[in-house]
Amino acid sequence: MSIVPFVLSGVNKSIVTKTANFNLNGQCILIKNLDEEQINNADDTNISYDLRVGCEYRDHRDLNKTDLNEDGTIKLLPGTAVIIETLEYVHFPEHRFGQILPKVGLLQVGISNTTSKIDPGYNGNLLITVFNLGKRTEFLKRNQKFCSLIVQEVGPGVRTYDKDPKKLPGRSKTSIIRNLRDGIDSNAGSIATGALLISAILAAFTLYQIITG
Ligand SMILES: O=c1ccn([C@H]2C[C@H](O)[C@@H](COP(=O)(O)OP(=O)(O)OP(=O)(O)O)O2)c(=O)[nH]1
Repeated sequence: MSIVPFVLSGVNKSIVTKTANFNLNGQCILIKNLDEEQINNADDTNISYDLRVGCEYRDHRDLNKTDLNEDGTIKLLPGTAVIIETLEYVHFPEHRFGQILPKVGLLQVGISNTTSKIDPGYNGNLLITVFNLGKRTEFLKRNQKFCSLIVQEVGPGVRTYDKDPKKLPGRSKTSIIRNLRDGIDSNAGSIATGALLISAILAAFTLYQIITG
């Protein structure tokens, strides 16, 4: 099984960007919202393509998704995870299989996704789970490259993925609630210390009252 480079034209063409040019039995993946600059940049390898942060995500602590506007950011507190919808929309033909890998630059600041796969036939945006495994709060911006896609050839006898694409559930939640909860989570240590201090003061006061009758 060999890796398929990302090529937009010529005999080795492997990507199309319009639904009308896609063929489920063909050799080309459909990628809508493609960042052509990445592929045409002669200084960069075309063996992988970096997927970018799209317009919605869901914090693991929430039931509902959050919208991201054009200059929006995702705040990743240490130890938390978010599910991010990719800006790119993909349709994989029968004989192509994808793998999603982390980016080294983000790993260096503690941000990682685990390896996952895209089945032949999958048709939709991708939902990628990203973890902040580091000790510092990190941010991901809308349109930022945050994980890498590689594509492999698939042999004969394949059965395609015919289910609905992955979608983030629910209505978008307000940023006020999100900011409040982030504040509580990131100050959890101080809040616990404060509570302990108040308990100690109350205990000392009760003891004083008992002693002094
Ligand atoms: O990080 C990922 C990996 C995969 N997919 C898409 C493409 C893949 O073809 C499809 C199914 O992936 P998988 O088989 O891992 O999902 P599952 O949880 O087993 O669900 P199901 O197969 O029932 O959809 O989900 C994503 O959106 N994000």
